[in-house]
Amino acid sequence: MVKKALTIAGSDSGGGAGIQADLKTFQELDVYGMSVITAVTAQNTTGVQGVYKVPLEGIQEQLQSIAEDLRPDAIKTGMLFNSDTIDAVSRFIEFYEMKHVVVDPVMIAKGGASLLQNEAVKALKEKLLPLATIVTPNIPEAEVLTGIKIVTMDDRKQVAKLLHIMGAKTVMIKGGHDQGREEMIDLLYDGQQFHTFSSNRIPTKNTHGTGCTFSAAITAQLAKGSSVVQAVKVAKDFIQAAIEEDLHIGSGHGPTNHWAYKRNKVKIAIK
Ligand SMILES: Nc1ncnc2c1ncn2[C@@H]1O[C@H](COP(=O)(O)OP(=O)(O)O)[C@@H](O)[C@H]1O
Ligand SMILES: Cc1ncc(COP(=O)(O)O)c(N)n1
Repeated sequence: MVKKALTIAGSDSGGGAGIQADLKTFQELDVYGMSVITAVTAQNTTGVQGVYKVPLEGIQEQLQSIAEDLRPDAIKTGMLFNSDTIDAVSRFIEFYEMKHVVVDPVMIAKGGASLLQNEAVKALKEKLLPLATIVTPNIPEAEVLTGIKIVTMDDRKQVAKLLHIMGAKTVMIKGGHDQGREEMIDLLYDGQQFHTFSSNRIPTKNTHGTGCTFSAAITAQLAKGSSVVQAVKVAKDFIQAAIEEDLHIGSGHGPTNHWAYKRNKVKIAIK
């Protein structure tokens, strides 16, 4: 039976992040991808040139179209932009009792543009977080959600525990912004124990869309029935391959290589 995943996020015209990264990742992991577009960004590897929100009714209608016909096995949220959208998405998840919800609390693009209005942080914390099977903030997003500054790994553990208390079943605090380290450590808290996922830091400027790609890979694996820990393991390998074999496209922060993981697996199988 084909498994289906839905991304509720913003469109990135440059194709490296947002909806485009999510659908490419679903496809590479053999999951049928669907999308609800919350905003259209004019964006490339040098930054975000424009943000155009989809009207609320347009978002609600897309959600309804999917719910009435193509029930997803897992959902991820990315750029939601404002509290009205967060309200609508939270009600959709609750009403249709959607399972396996990955919340990527996208706030700021790597070039600095705001992808979530300040007024929406409260709704994200109070409405969406309690519905999350897993929430996947980077370090600055985890700081905004909890109001705690993260310097050490102990700080990160404290913040993960707090996000769990705030309602997320599991919490993944990614390490991409931990500049001081050679090792890239992502920390998962499942409510009982911590799990760490480490890899070497790849020296590259081409990290546009890493967070979207990583959380989309988790979503695809959950859609196929993996446990959260197993899903994160695959997602970590997927993102590592995608960064390692980057495509050198564009003059700024280029996208990752969404086909590297599957191509490597095929190469190993042929050997
Ligand atoms: N230079 C890098 N080398 C290896 N892994 C990286 C690198 N940058 C980010 N990652 C990985 O990419 C994933 C996304 O992390 P991060 O960049 O922190 O997210 P975001 O895109 O939301 O800011 C994590 O698994 C992180 O460890
Ligand atoms: C539409 C959209 N959504 C999300 C991101 C964040 O990208 P990243 O994964 O690099 O944090 C982005 N730049 N654009």
